[in-house]
Amino acid sequence: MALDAHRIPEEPYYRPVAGEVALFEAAYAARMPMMLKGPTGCGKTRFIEHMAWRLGRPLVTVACHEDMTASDLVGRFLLDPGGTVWHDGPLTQAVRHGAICYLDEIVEARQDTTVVIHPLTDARRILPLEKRNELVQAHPDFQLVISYNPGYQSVLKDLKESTKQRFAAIEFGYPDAAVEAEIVAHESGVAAGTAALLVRIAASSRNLKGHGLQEGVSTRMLIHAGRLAAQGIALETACRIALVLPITDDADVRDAFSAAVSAAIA
Ligand SMILES: Nc1ncnc2c1ncn2[C@@H]1O[C@H](COP(=O)(O)OP(=O)(O)OP(=O)(O)O)[C@@H](O)[C@H]1O
Repeated sequence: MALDAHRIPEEPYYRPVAGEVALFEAAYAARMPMMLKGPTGCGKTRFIEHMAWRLGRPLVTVACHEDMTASDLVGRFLLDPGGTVWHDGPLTQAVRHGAICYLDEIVEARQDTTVVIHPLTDARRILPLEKRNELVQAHPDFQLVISYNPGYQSVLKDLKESTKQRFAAIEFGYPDAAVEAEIVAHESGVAAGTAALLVRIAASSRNLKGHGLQEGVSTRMLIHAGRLAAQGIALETACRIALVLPITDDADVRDAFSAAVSAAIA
């Protein structure tokens, strides 16, 4: 069956934070285009994997980047021994076969690429394949989902207003300390007490956001630190490798953050 490789066989672990599962189910029932907003590493990708599994839909994920063209999304003619043959791109496959299509970091794509999704996100639900002279009517189960990190936006790199306004949004952030510790413990294998300590360290880095740090330490980084600790690396070293060094190149900020880590662990 088409898109079998995109089916998610087992339940991806996802710890709901604030009713987002029910919200997304309602949005899917209405086939509403959705935007997942939030900082890096806070669970957006894991959430959509979980939801695709829960809804029994294949998931087609595209990591957007600035060299991406509309053809990378919709498809192109390629030369093969029999002549030129059309190959559907990932978006077209999802539209034809009723998958959830997740465009990760859509803001990275050029605006002229982004507009190909417009006719899919209004009542028409069609995808024009201009080069092939075909209008693809979306499968009834198709849904478009994009992710968007508002922290990175600049005047030059932002979604067009006409794109933004086609989506409803669910906001993601760092969960409450107890919930985040539960996630870190589950994903890294450290004990509950260590996970709670890592989350306290993250809180101190999140206070440095805007004072030298562009973003605070993400849940993903805490899981990295936890995994090193679970392998027997001393917690302070694990934090240095997984949290302090990757997040900043500024020596002063690094020292301040290292001091906060040492104080928390002492
Ligand atoms: N609520 C949650 N339930 C389960 N795991 C979570 C949750 N939040 C974060 N995680 C963990 O954090 C990791 C990073 O999350 P994820 O990859 O989904 O981030 P993201 O928001 O998609 O980041 P990016 O914007 O950089 O792609 C996941 O692999 C998962 O282990």
